Amino acid sequence: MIAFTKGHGTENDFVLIHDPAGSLDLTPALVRFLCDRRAGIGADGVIRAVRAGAVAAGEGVDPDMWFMDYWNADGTTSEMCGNGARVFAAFLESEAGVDLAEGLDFATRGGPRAVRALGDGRYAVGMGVYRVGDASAGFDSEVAARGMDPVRPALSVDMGNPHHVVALGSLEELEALDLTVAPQVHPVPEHGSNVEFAVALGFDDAGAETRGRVRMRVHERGSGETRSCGTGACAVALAMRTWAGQGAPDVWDVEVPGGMVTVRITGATTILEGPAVLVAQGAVSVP
Ligand SMILES: N[C@@H](CCC[C@H](N)C(=O)O)C(=O)O
Repeated sequence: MIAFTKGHGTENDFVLIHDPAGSLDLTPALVRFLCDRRAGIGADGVIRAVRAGAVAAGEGVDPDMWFMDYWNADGTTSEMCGNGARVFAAFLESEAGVDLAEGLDFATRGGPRAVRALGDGRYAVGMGVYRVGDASAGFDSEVAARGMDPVRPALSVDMGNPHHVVALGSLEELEALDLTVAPQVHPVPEHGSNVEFAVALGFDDAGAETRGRVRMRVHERGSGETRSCGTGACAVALAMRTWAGQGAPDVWDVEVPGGMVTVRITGATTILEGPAVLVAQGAVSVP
């Protein structure tokens, strides 16, 4: 039997496993079973909380550090998961008694990250250094998707994991997309990509800071369409700011099908803010 917790961040859902010593043999087949919505528990991905020293967490990583061992539903791994990082934090608070008010540095396949509780069921994740692709022409690639005609220009954004962002002109276009089929990216990314489709909703300068607002949908590498993607929200905010040009806001409220997250662009990095909810605990027997 494997003890698990089920949680989500803006309805991007995960099976979480507390395995500090790394004693579980977490295989692609086991991940696919756990994520199966009919035969297993059901989730967009699996997150194992394991000490860095118990796995190959990378050169020079403090072995006592927590490692967020993230897996997509299809049994592949990813460098980083933004929504997952918030849920991972809530899980460590509840399962391992970690105090998140002071913040926690943790390890991922994409490098070190930091997370802090904001105190209202929300968490802020330091998402690491981003890299926006060649934006000299505004775009550096193309995306084709079912329900979207014709092929559209896209901008690549590296959030530790790969993204391509497409701007659409209306919410009707966004809703018309059929993301049950994976979008095609050209040139074909070597390691695949997460693809975001976004519609700018305008600026809000009523408060102390000007904020941009945008709505997105995403097709995730390894998981299909999900109801939210934290790294994707950061990629969308960065693409929107790039396209909006000089004077564009650094703070973006990003509407996703599962709720809303906020992205703060702070120089070379971003901070992702949003909720994390733990919904169930149990034990699963593996067939
Ligand atoms: N949903 C995640 C991203 C998960 C990884 C992604 N599918 C990939 O393969 O890179 C997020 O919230 O960032």
